[in-house]
Amino acid sequence: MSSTYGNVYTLWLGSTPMVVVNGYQAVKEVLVTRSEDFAERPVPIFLQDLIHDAQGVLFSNGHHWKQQRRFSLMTLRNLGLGKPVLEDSIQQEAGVLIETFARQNGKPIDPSGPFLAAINNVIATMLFGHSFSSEQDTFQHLIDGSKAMQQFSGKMWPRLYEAFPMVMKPLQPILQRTLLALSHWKQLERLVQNEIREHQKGGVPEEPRDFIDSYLAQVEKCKGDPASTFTGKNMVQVILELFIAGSDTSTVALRWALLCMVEHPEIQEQVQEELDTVLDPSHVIRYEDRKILPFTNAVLHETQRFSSLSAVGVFHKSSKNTSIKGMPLSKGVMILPNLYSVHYDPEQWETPYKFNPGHFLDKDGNFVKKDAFLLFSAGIRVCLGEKMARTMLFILFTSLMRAFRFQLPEGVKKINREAILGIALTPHPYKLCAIPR
Ligand code: HEM
Repeated sequence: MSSTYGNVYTLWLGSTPMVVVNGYQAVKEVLVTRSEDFAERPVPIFLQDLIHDAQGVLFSNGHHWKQQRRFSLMTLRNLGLGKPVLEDSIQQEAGVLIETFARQNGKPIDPSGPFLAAINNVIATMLFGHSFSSEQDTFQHLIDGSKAMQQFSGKMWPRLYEAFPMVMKPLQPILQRTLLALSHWKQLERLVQNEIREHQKGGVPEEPRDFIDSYLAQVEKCKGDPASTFTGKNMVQVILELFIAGSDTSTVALRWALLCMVEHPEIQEQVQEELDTVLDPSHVIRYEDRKILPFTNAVLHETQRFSSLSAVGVFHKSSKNTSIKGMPLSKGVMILPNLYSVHYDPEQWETPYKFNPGHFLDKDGNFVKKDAFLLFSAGIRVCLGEKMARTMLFILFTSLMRAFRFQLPEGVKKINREAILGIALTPHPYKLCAIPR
C-alpha cells in the first residue's frame, strides 16, 4: 500500500481512522524523534471494561503508566543485573531443553512446546522466584493461556469491534466472556493471586527475591500516598501482562531462529564452528559472550530481522496535536508504526528479502548494531522485557547450537515459510531432528 499511498496513510476501520506509518525514517520520527507525542496507547474497546481499575502497563497511559513502567523496568533490571537469577534460570532451562531433544534420539520433534515451557519457566522464576514442573496443573494453565492469547489475537472479531463499536456493543458481554475463557484469564489470575498469598505468608524479606517481593514492598512503602498506583489489583495485572507480552513472543523468536538454521545448514555450520573455536567445551554460556561471538550474534539478529515477528508493532496514539513527515495530525488518533516495513526497508538493508547475517557484520567480521533493527520497537514505549528477551534468546539459541546439529526430518525437503498473523508473526508448526554433535 505504501507504494501507492506513500509512507504515511490513513486506513478507516469503519468510522475509526488509523494512521499507518511505514519505512525507517517515518517510523523513527514517530517512535524516537517525537516519542513523547506518540507515547500513548489506545485501549481496545472490548478491553475497556475489563481493565478499568487495574490498568497495568501495556494499556495504561499518563501518570499510571509512568509509575508502573518505571517500577517494573527497574525491578526486572535489579533482579537480573549483577545477580545470577536470570542467567542461572536460563541456563537451567537450556539444560532441560537439551535433555528433551536428546531423549528423541534424532527423531522428529516439534520444538514449540519445549520452547514455551522453557521461556515460561524463566519468566516465572523472575516473577515468582521459582519454576514449575511440566506435570503441574498450574503450569498447564500458563502454557494454555500463552497459546490462547496468540490464537485470539488472530481472530476477526476484535477488529470488527474497533471498526463498528456501535453495532458490536450489544455483544460486548459475550465477547468479553469468550476472551476470558479463551485466555484462561481467570485461572492465570488465580495462579498469580496464590503466588502472592504464598509470598505474604513469609512477610516482606529484607532483600527481594523476585518481582512479587519487590511489588509487595512497594505497596507497603507507598501506603498513604494519594498519587500511588501500587495496589494489589495492579500487581496482578502487571504480572499477567509480563507473562502475556513475554512468553509467546520469545518462544516464537526461538522457533524462527531454528527454522532459519535448518533452512541454511551452511550458516548453522559456521555458527557451530565459531562456538567450538571460541568457547571451551566446559564453558557455561553467558549473555556477555555475545561480544566474543560476533558471527553467532549477527545470525541470531538476522533470524529476528528476517522473521520480523513483532509484525506491524503495537498501536500507539497521538497524545497532542502534532504531525508526521509534515502532515498535521490531531490528538487522540490511532497510529500503527509498521515495524515489519522497517525490517524490509531497502534503504536500510543491503538484501532485505534475503537471509543475510552480513547485515549485522562489518567487513572485518565485527558485530554492528543497526538502528533500523526494531524488533522491540524503540523510544519511551520500547519493549519493557527487551533485556530479558535478548538474554534468553542468546543463551538458549547458542546452547542448542552447541549441543545439536538441527536438520529437517528425512523426506521433508521444504518448510512452510509463510507466517501466521497473530500478536506475533508465527511460523506454521514444523518438526526438526536434533542430532547430537
Ligand atoms: C522476542 C521477544 C519480544 C518481542 C519481539 C517483544 C516486542 C515488543 C514490542 C514490539 C512492544 C511494543 C512497543 C511499543 O509500543 O512501541 C513490546 C511491549 C512490551 N513488552 Fe515486549 N517483546 C518481547 C519480549 C518481552 C518480554 C520477555 C517481556 C517481559 C517479561 C515483555 C514485556 C513487554 C511489555 C510489558 C510491553 C509494554 C510496554 C509499554 O506499554 O510501556 N516483552 N514488546
